[in-house]
Amino acid sequence: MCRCCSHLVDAYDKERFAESKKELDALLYDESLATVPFLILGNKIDIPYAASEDELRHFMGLTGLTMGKGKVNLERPLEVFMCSIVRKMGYGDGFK
Ligand SMILES: Nc1nc2c(ncn2[C@@H]2O[C@H](COP(=O)(O)OP(=O)(O)OP(=O)(O)O)[C@@H](O)[C@H]2O)c(=O)[nH]1
Repeated sequence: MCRCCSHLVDAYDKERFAESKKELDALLYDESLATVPFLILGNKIDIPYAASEDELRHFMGLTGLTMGKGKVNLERPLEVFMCSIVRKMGYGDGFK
């Protein structure tokens, strides 16, 4: 069975980044998930002023932790993908 953890962040709601980071950190530090691939989705990029991918990485404390799309760190596979669920775009590549 394929296991993966996904964490959806509202990229438009910057005031709640800290809360979202706290939730993500709890999962990232959970030993039982230590080798589980993590997909972090930055949602609502159809809204102007939504955070960019770099901003999201920064605020989530992920700068330097992700490998770059297409490269997989087998010890801790983790990547950020920006998406818009209402526009049905972006998340498919992440799950792939
Ligand atoms: N513009 C836009 N709106 C979205 C998108 N995805 C979801 N929404 C809208 O966001 C609203 C609800 O989303 P949230 O408030 O983020 O979800 P929630 O799970 O209720 O919120 P929290 O658990 O409090 O974070 C609904 O009105 C959705 O239509 C998107 O990609 N773009």
